[in-house]
Amino acid sequence: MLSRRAVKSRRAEPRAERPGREPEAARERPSHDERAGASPQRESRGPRPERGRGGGRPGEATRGAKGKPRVEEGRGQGPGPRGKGPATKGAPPGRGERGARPDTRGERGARPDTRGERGARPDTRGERGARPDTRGEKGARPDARGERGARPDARGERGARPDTRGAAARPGAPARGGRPATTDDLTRGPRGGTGAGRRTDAPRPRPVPRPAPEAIGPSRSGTVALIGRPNVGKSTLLNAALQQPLSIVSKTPQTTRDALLGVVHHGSAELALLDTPGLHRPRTQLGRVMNEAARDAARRADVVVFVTDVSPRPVKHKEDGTPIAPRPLLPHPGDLVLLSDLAPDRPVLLVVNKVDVLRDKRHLLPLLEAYGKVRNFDAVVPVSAQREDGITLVLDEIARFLPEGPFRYGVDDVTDKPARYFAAEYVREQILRATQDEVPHAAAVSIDRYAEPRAPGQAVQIDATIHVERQGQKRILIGTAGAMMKRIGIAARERIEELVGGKVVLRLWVAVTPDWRESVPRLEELGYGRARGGATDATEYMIVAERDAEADEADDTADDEGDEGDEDLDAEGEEDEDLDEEDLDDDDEGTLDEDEEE
Ligand SMILES: Nc1nc2c(ncn2[C@@H]2O[C@H](COP(=O)(O)OP(=O)(O)OP(=O)(O)O)[C@@H](O)[C@H]2O)c(=O)[nH]1
Repeated sequence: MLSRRAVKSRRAEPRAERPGREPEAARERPSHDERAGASPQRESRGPRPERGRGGGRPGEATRGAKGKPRVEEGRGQGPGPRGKGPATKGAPPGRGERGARPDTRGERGARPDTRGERGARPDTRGERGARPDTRGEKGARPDARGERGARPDARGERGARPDTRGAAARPGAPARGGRPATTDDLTRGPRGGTGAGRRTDAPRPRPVPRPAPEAIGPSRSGTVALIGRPNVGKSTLLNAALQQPLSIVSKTPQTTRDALLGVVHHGSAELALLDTPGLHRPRTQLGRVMNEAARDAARRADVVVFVTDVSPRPVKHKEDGTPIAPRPLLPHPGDLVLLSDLAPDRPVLLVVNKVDVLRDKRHLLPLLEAYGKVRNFDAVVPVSAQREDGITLVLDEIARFLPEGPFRYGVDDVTDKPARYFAAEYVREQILRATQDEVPHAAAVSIDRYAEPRAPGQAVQIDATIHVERQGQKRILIGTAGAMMKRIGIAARERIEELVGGKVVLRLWVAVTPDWRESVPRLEELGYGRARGGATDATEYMIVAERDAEADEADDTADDEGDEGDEDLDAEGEEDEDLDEEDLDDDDEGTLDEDEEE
């Protein structure tokens, strides 16, 4: 279980930008990999024993047997020859020095802060007062607000109320207010060891409080599935609710590939939010697995939050080139398909996202009315997840529909996934941002080694392989003289460092794994398609995490044939029977038009 406050257990030394973090915070603790010891996985991967200690040059790029550059972004620790194993396919066995490169870590200070894209977002909570008032829009929306009648307007209460999320609702629970918005794993749960070394006494920045309207009364707890088409902003919504960028976000549709839990304590309610892959018309086995993960989450959820957006359609032109006046906003045809698929027996809330792109907010009302005719939603909330506008109201609404019951997670718990899961995701996130066309969809990341520091001052050591399907994609990913890989590596490493709260050495390889998106065993090796998602109690999540560990070991049994491929990216024509409407987005459909976003 990734915890908000446990990050300190891995702090190896104080960082200038984080006063108050003490070196001893990183206690010696057997790392996950060390605990795994002579795990079959590591043994079977063959001759990689000295990887990371081979005296490689800082930040060096390497050239393998086939003359293809292999690039790592690390510090003075180079991999040895790599052995057999699925993650090593295409990775050259040897390591030829390309020449000493400057220590890329040293470049951190000078380079643009890629975190700024997500992490360093302005405190929009403070902006709330000044923002365009979506409440006004909300007042007019055709939802159940009128029926709620007796409920006091939570927004009116907001200003005066202290942050009582979680702690107040849970007797004996520690206050959450002063904890950093970062996460850590391996301190709880099956992967987490004992939690030894966790420090809670250092001063921490206080997150911006999110007042909750109903901090007294019976506690409520339940699972909430965020469902919708690709790219509507489900992950952004989860991150806004969590107040930290846990889930990866990009303009590329189908960024999210499996259900991701984010635990939010909101007043007297505990929301186990599940970000899910965007439902689409799949053309690959991966697409089917992703859709199933989303459906599974919806089936298990106590409350479904159906997310859509108000992205304007691209302006069309007549034959003579004159633009056709934009039609009024209407429900997306794909939404009609998806909504008809949702079980009628549970609360469904509609969240209309990206209202910030609407210059004229009057366009919103007809859209909300039109959605209201499609289904009798239990609530309708227009939001801008990116600006964190309307998020509190979404949480309020969800909380109302959760069943009464005790909390199932600690107030510091964030998610059930281990840090290595996020290490892979954050590498993939940078690929999504740095590349385009077919590469983002054809890329997957596996973590070959995740070793925690053994002593203060040491870094978490991560070896990861990026799998693509074709040689051409591999070339794109590596870039000229490894420039692309270096860029991806630096940005991903920084993101992971934020997550673990300490130094990270990240080494990346690129492997061609033909047709991995069509192969069930390959998908499982890469972590897709295993049981995950919308479990309804914490125990089940623990079991899922154990399954992860077993699956890591099972990786060893995967065959290692073929290191190159030149297959076509998409197997055309095959469509999911349940979602074969033309109106749904396809796999690999193009990215959001830049014009659609401000
Ligand atoms: N303008 C604007 N853009 C947003 C908002 N929320 C999300 N986006 C952008 O929309 C794109 C998709 O966001 P995601 O959160 O990845 O969407 P998703 O629904 O999780 O996407 P999938 O992973 O494809 O299912 C990103 O470029 C976001 O920055 C918003 O409130 N306003």
